[in-house]
Amino acid sequence: MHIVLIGGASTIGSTVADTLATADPTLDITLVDPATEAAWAHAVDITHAAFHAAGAPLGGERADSFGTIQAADIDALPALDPAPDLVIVTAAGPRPDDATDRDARDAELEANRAVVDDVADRLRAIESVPVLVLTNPIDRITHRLWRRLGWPRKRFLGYSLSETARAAHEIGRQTGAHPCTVTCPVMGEHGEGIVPIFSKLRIDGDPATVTADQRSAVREFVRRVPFEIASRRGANETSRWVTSAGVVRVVRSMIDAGSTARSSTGPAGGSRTAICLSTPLDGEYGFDDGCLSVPVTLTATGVGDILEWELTEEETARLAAAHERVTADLELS
Ligand SMILES: NC(=O)C1=CN([C@@H]2O[C@H](COP(=O)(O)OP(=O)(O)OC[C@H]3O[C@@H](n4cnc5c(N)ncnc54)[C@H](O)[C@@H]3O)[C@@H](O)[C@H]2O)C=CC1
Ligand SMILES: O=C([O-])CC(=O)C(=O)O
Repeated sequence: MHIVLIGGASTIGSTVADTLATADPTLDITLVDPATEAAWAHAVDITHAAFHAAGAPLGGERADSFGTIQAADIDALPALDPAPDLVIVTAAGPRPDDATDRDARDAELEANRAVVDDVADRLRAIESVPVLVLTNPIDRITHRLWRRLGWPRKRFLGYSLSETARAAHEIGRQTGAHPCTVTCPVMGEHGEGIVPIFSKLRIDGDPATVTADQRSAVREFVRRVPFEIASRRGANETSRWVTSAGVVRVVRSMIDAGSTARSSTGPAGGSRTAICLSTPLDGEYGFDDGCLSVPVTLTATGVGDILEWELTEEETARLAAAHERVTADLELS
């Protein structure tokens, strides 16, 4: 699989590239960024990291399957060989001064509209591929990129999976369960309008309930913690570890779905395990426009199915409020 990171010299882009290369040394990874010197430096550094991650030196037979990590000029996109199988967008404008405030993602919108329009102009030069958007605010930026490019909507995914780990952390703290045993999917906006789906809460595989106060505390924690991390570590250091680990999970699901579809015994529709990512909606959950995180199955080419879970009245109302937030002035975003 060849993954191209647009904005690959960014803090988050370079971290994602390193985590991907370490997790799967067979990947080809290309960093594209106007900061060409930094992109080159990250590519060479990650190439050396991949040597250790692979346990090199290796026998020639295994080494032949290894991918390459390189930097490329944005003008070289159409000529990349092999052609990209997945584009990850981490390009962003300079961070606003209040980048550690809770509305920091919204504050990025104005600058990142222009950035994403430029990215769309560049991507038009290649065939349509799945696009995973990390640039904030992801719901609006994914929507804008989709509209600008006009590729099939199921190619577009906005990354919001960190919320699931954050919700599990706080539920674990409240209940005494280990966070790794907690399943609580998070739909809605990647921001204030998150909608943890407590009706699907499972601890160690069993249905579990938490009180209204606990639910409220979980929502607050998930909203607050990324900004607490940024304020303690510095505005240029957002949650890059959880993000890169979550991106690896998304990429693995796409690769697994691709290989299942190719095998003669597996289902053709890709992986049936749903994860919540932001994608353009066309009637799902009653919404005809905008992007929101909803449960999706993945295939090698993007979204397979958008699942329509039965939600409680409260979850439905919160999802409607999230939709209202991400579609306000949609023509401007
Ligand atoms: N969805 C998520 O969970 C997360 C999202 N983010 C978002 O990712 C974005 C990047 O964050 P950082 O890595 O901290 O930013 P950064 O400031 O380190 O890097 C931004 C990069 O974008 C590049 N860039 C600017 N204009 C470009 C263009 N037109 N085409 C290609 N590249 C361009 C810059 O040269 C720079 O390398 C932000 O919007 C941030 O909020 C960050 C962490 C998690
Ligand atoms: O808000 C940020 O800059 C980073 C982000 O989206 C996250 O970690 O969820």
